[in-house]
Amino acid sequence: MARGKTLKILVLAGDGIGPEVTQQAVHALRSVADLGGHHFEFKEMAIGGVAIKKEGSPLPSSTLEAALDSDAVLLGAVGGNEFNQLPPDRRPEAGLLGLRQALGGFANLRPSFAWPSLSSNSPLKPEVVEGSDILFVRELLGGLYFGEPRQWDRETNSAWNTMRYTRDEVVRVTRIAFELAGKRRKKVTSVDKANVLEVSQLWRATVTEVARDYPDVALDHQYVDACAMHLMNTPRNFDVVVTENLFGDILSDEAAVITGSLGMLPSATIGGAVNLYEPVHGSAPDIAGKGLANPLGAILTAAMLLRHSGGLESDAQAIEASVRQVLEQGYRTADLARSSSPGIQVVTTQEMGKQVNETLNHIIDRGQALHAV
Ligand SMILES: NC(=O)c1ccc[n+]([C@@H]2O[C@H](COP(=O)([O-])OP(=O)(O)OC[C@H]3O[C@@H](n4cnc5c(N)ncnc54)[C@H](O)[C@@H]3O)[C@@H](O)[C@H]2O)c1
Ligand SMILES: CC(C)[C@H](C(=O)O)[C@@H](O)C(=O)O
Ligand SMILES: [Mg+2]
Repeated sequence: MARGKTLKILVLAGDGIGPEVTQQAVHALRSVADLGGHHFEFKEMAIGGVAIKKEGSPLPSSTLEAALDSDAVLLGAVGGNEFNQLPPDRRPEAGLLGLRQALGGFANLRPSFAWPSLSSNSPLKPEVVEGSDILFVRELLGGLYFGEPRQWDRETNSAWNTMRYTRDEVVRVTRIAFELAGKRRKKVTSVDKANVLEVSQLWRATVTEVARDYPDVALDHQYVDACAMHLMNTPRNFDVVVTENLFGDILSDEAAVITGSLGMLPSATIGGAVNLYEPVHGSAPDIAGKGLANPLGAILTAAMLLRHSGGLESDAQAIEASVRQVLEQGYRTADLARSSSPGIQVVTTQEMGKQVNETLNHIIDRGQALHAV
């Protein structure tokens, strides 16, 4: 077990609930550092709406430099209603996309895990969700998000974006998906729209070719529309799902239904110069500043940071085990408190973070690195 790890972590809390949930993730990381004898150096900078207001840009050059100079970037969320009228390239979201591009991580890992104590939280039947454990590998630097040309031509009242992938872009993300599937249940589902899109035909042909290098991993292909339905009907049939940028964005939010809340989902983006860690959810303006946000997605994101940037697997598992225990003890933020069953205690963002932290302290103190997920 690696001990005494040094990590420079850039914290970009961002907008809306970003700062509230990120604060709890940082608490968890500080506990891991204190108890495990690690040295984590935290620096905070601005991104998104808060950076537009402070520095006139959603991605100030100082933030970008600090990100490239760090070992890992932990981001909360960006975006807010007051920016909705701005063109895409000047919105808070443009800062996030610019950061992703500059860091170069192309494989966005989005696990969606049915936590046993939350199976009655999902609107799906418990017998459908129980045991689901899906890892989405979302391609993050291609497709409609970055393809050129893109424009809204007001003269002709028309607008266009470009979905473009090269073979190499598909190969590299597919390899990550197969490598990870090899360590899990050895099944990759590739999701595309090859019945309509040339890009998807290239995607499918490339994934099929790469799969030959991984004979012990099964591959199947699904069209994205059917996949959206299968995810809700038979989530247990999925292991690793690899897909392009926009499909992955949509399907991973859909998969939040399996866990019971979007606030439960973490993510890690790997493969670039510096890994980027962000919960899957956004800035949630509807609940910002009210102590209602679920910090567990951000806290589980901190666990992914320890795993993928720190090589600190047992510390990552200690965080995951703490989340599991706190949920088993009945603590719920409002998004998870659908039923007021006995034993359920509704808590604020801060209280939830505190419960996880206290449990984490016990677990690490006792050297109990329980395998949580
Ligand atoms: N990574 C990011 O920074 C990121 C991701 C997604 C959306 N966004 C941005 O966030 C803004 C709001 O977008 P949206 O409302 O469509 O999506 P959202 O993810 O912010 O919220 C969708 C719904 O889920 C709820 N929710 C989200 N996170 C939650 C949490 N941690 N705890 C409890 N409930 C939670 C919200 O209250 C809302 O009802 C937009 O500007 C969007 O572009 C940013
Ligand atoms: C805010 C937006 C640019 C982002 C995306 O679409 O990638 C978000 O929805 C996400 O899922 O991380
Ligand atoms: Mg999204």
